[in-house]
Order: sequence, then structure tokens, then C-alpha cells
Amino acid sequence: MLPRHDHPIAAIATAPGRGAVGIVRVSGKGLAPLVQRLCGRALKPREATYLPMRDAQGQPIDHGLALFFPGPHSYTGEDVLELQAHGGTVVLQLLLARCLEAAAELESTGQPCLPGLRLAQPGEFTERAFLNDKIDLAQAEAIADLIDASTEAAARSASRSLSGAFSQEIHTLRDALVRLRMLVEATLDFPEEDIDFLQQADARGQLERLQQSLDGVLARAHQGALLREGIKVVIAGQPNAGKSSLLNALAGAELAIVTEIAGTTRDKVQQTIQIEGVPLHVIDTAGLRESEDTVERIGISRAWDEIAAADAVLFLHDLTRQGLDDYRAADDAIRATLTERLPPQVPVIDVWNKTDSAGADLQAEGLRLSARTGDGLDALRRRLLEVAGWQSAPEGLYLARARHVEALQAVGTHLDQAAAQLRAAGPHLDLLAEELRLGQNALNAITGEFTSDDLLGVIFSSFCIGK
Ligand SMILES: Nc1nc2c(c(=O)[nH]1)N(C=O)[C@@H](CNc1ccc(C(=O)N[C@@H](CCC(=O)O)C(=O)O)cc1)CN2
Ligand SMILES: Nc1nc2c(ncn2[C@@H]2O[C@H](COP(=O)(O)OP(=O)(O)OP(=O)(O)O)[C@@H](O)[C@H]2O)c(=O)[nH]1
Repeated sequence: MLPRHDHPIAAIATAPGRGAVGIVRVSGKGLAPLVQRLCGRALKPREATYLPMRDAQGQPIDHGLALFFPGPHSYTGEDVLELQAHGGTVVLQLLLARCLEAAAELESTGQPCLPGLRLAQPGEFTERAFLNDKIDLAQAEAIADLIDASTEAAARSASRSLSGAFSQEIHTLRDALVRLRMLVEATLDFPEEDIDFLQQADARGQLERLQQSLDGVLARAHQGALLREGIKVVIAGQPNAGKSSLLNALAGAELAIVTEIAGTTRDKVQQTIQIEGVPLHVIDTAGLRESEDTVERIGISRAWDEIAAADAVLFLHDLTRQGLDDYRAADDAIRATLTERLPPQVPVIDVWNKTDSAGADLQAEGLRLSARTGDGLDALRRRLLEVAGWQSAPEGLYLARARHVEALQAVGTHLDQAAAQLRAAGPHLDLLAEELRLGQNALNAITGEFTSDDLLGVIFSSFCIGK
């Protein structure tokens, strides 16, 4: 059996459903005979040809455009054939089936080319582009992110990553790291050169500059990841504080049910809102209180599950009730449980709601707003962005993933260890060399050099079919 990547692959490349035009795409080595069989003629490279696309009996399935990209000058780096037909589900299915059938016919006539044309798995075209060095891993991820982008800012920065802006920064870091490694390795190989040699070459200065550049890239990657992934904000508080009203006000739509009856919200309601292009996944939860009602108790237990998984918690209070002892006691109890269950780095934002109907003399710390009138919402939006760590989009931002941020943090840890060795009185040069090597590995994992097959599988399988 051939290795997976040696089989030619075929798929419908356009979104399922009706469309003006739909594309069936085939990629593999040596597709020319298949082109001949499917199109009844050879095609000029990279030129659209209008022709009938026929079934096995010679009956036309459709009339459309055929395009042949001989490898390596194609999306995947292999031969690519595109059949651009009318975008109906059945037409495209028939064309796809015809491709598989024509390949099987060629095989049965003993043609040595084109063994085992099969349906492509999700992301497999792009995976081939990666394996054939058309793009690196960060660029492949940017393709998926561009397709999935839900805001203009996300799309523009994914496009910048795709054209290599992020990869370029990684290469620059890696080049500097490799220079430093060469210096250290040379010192290891020639022990008589000893530590003076490193001092003369200003190894410490080189490492410091590298750490500074890394910090810059990390900050930008973090912003890019924020733009892609957003943060999860959970609105929590006692029943009737106005949590559902606040979600609705932030979303600008009546999503969650609002009533004056305490305990209205039973199950979580989630909405992604955007502030300056940053996606915030806001979740309204059941009001927190002691309850005998079975359904409400399940809702409250789910609320705590959501809170435990939050990046930030909006602790909502009712200004009109802040003077009541019972109310304050219940809030204190909630705060105690929040402190107990939340990791210390998760911020809790205190927000007092219903300013429109509370007296001016009331004292309360935290933000004040009215979900009803919208007063104070802008300040809350700004606070949320601040908590998310968003520093208003710098020019030329690129999209990044949490995976990239984690890898860059790992590089930082190795560089810190390396710096500690360099500063030590009797530095262990072999340990220093090892930290630098590990740092380089972590950088390589971003662009996909020496990345494990498992990780590649996870990344590409999240693509859509035909991509
Ligand atoms: N019809 C169609 N549109 C599409 C795609 C496609 O596969 N088919 N793409 C699929 O995602 C994207 C474009 N991606 C592509 C990337 C490289 C090449 C290509 O032919 N590259 C050659 C030549 C480059 C050049 O002339 O500068 C090469 O790399 O050598 C084609 C499409 C978006 N639009
Ligand atoms: N005056 C005033 N009333 C508000 C405001 N926000 C919400 N309310 C009212 O407070 C009551 C409760 O609002 P909800 O949004 O359902 O409160 P909740 O916190 O989701 O309640 P549960 O689902 O019971 O947990 C409703 O009668 C709302 O109209 C506000 O800003 N001002």
C-alpha cells in the first residue's frame, strides 16, 4: 500500500449547498492522463478551458471551466486539476464520482500513473501544500483562520499571517538564536577557548537582544491570538441583579429572557460580542442562591461550572438593594465561593446595575451602569478590553494562535535558563547549549519544522473538507 501522501486526492472545494459556481479539485502526481480522460483533451497549463464534462457514457454532466496547474506551480505543489462547474450539490457529486471512476478506469487499463485516487480528508490539500514546502505550518493555520475569521480585523490579520509576516518574525528570531548556538557550540568543541571567548563575542549581549525581540514578538502574537480566540466572560450574581438584561444590552438584542421573577434564567445563554474587533464570549448564568427547586439547582450548578472556566467574571450587583443586610450577606457568600473556586489570575469585575433607579447617595465600589438605559456600558466595554489585555490594534497585526503563544513562552523560559547559566560564576556550557537547542526546537514547532505527526493531524483535521 502506498503511504497516505502518495495517493492523489479529490474533493468538492466549494461550500456545500447551492452556489453560482462550484469546484471539484484533484491533486496528485502525474495527473495528465486523468485530465485527458476527464476532459477529452490535454489542457494548456494554468489556462481556463470551457468544455463539456461528461459521465462514463459520454453524456454531459455539465458544461464548465477546467483548469490544470502542473506541479510544482500549484496550490499543493502537485499537479492540480480544477473542474469549475455550476454550483449544485448533485452536479458536483456527479463530477466528483466521475473523477474517481475515471481514475479507476485508467488503473484497470494498466496505466502506471495515478494509483488509488481517493476522497480527500479535511485539510489535506493544505497539508500537502505544507509537506511540499509551499507554505509553513503557521501559514497553513492562517488559511484556516482566514476562512473562519468572523471580524474584518481577524480576516486582515490572518491574511497578513498567510503572506508570511508572522513566519518572518519567527525566522528572524531563529537566525539570531542559531548564531548564538554556533558560538556556544564552538566553545564546547574547543574547550581551550573557554568562557573568555563567549565574553569577547558578547554572548550575553546577544542573548539579551534576543530576549528583547522575543518579548516583542510574544506581545504581538498574544494580541493576534486574542483577536482569533477572544476571551470568555461569565456574568454572575444573585437572581434579579439584571444579568440577562446586561447580556442583552451588550449584545444589542433580546437574547436572554428578562422578567421581574427571580430565578428566571435556568440554563446558560451565550453570545459572542465584539469590542474593537476582539471577540468576547459572554455567558449569562442562573442567579446564584440557595434553592429548593430541582431545575434551578441544576442551573446554579452549571453556572458554577461556567464560572470555573471563565477568563473573567462580571460579578453583577443590584444597586437598589445594596443597603439591605440580607442582600450584602448573600453577595459576601458568593464572593467567598468565587475566591475559593477561581484561579487567582482570573479577574472579577464588580459591576453595580440599575443606576437609573437608585439614589445618588448610595456607596458602592466598582463600575456602575444601567442595563436598561445603557448608561455606563461604554466604561464596561473599555474595562473588558483592558482585562483581556487588548492594546488597541497596532498597525500590521498578524493573527496567531494560543499554540504559538505557548511555544513563544517556552522559548522565553529556555532563554531565561540560558541567561542564568551565562551569568553563573562557573557556567555549565553544555547546559547552556542544551537550553538554546530546546529554545530553537520550540521556535521550529511554530513554523512546523520537526513537528510531530500527531500535532499536524490535530491542526489539519480542523480544516473544512476540500481545503
Ligand atoms: N480557483 C481557485 N481559487 C483559489 C484557490 C484555488 O485553489 N482555486 N486557492 C486555494 O486555496 C486560493 C489561492 N491559492 C493558490 C495558491 C497558489 C497557486 C499557484 O498556482 N501557485 C503557483 C504559481 C504562483 C505564481 O504564479 O506566482 C506556485 O506556487 O508556483 C494557486 C492558488 C484562493 N483561490
Ligand atoms: N431599573 C432597572 N431595572 C433593571 C435593570 N436591569 C434589569 N432590570 C430589571 O431587573 C429585573 C431582573 O432582570 P434580569 O435581567 O432578568 O435579571 P437576572 O439577573 O438575569 O435574573 P435571574 O434570571 O433571576 O438570575 C427585571 O425586572 C429587569 O427589568 C436596570 O438597569 N434598571
